Amino acid sequence: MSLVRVDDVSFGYARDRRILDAVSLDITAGDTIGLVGESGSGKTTLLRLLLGLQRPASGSISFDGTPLDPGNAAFMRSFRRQVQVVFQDPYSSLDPRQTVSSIVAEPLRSLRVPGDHTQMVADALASVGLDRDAARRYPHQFSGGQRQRIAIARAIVPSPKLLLADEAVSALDLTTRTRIVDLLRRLGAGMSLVFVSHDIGVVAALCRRIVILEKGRIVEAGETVAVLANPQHPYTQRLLASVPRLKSKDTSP
Ligand SMILES: Nc1ncnc2c1ncn2[C@@H]1O[C@H](COP(=O)(O)OP(=O)(O)OP(=O)(O)O)[C@@H](O)[C@H]1O
Repeated sequence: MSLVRVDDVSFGYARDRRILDAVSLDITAGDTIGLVGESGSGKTTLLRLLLGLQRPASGSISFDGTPLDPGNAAFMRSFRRQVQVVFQDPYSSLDPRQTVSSIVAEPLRSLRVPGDHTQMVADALASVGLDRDAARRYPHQFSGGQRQRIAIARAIVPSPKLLLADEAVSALDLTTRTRIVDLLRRLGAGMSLVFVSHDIGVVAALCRRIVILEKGRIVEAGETVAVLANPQHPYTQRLLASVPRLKSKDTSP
């Protein structure tokens, strides 16, 4: 069964301008999906709908078989725990006045997750490769790559079923980017992942499936290897033609 089902969803921030147009997408448990498209094609907007931050103008989104509905408070609380997000900028996404431990524990507090929060934070930091000492320090004491590890720890600490990543490695240098992609690949074993990126090389390294968005419409979707080897839609062909060199394991920009 689908973990998330996006069914014929359209959306616009203003009535007269459609940003997403008849988008349908199934995300199964453990799936890794790369969402690719030019700037302004609606990738972040689709993530906002998947997070329940925006509602479709038409169509529906369901999670574990239940439609997202702000009126269903108990379901939305559980949904907020199950779907977490990592944003692009590791410098602005972490509160500089809080210790790492407090930052990573934030979803546990706000979602009122039962259990030993100190232990859960330590486990999350360990799974992203940061030692226990990191918990007592502040974000400015870490590099960009380490900060993104902290942001990933914060996202995985409530054990979500779906992790959304919006250009989560774009701000990092190449070596750090490769390490974070490896980390996401490892963590992805227990979660579904939707990974927004301009970088088709990173998507090729990380995502089993790829979805190509053009002006709010899905123009092509399928197994990443198959789509990259034999793109059918002219827009996909143009996107791939603009990538100078692409090998299946290459994570360079
Ligand atoms: N809060 C908003 N209010 C009005 N329009 C918005 C808002 N957020 C985004 N848009 C518009 O929606 C369109 C899609 O934006 P979106 O951020 O989803 O694209 P994107 O594919 O993620 O782009 P990028 O790769 O540059 O991040 C753009 O034309 C943008 O100007």
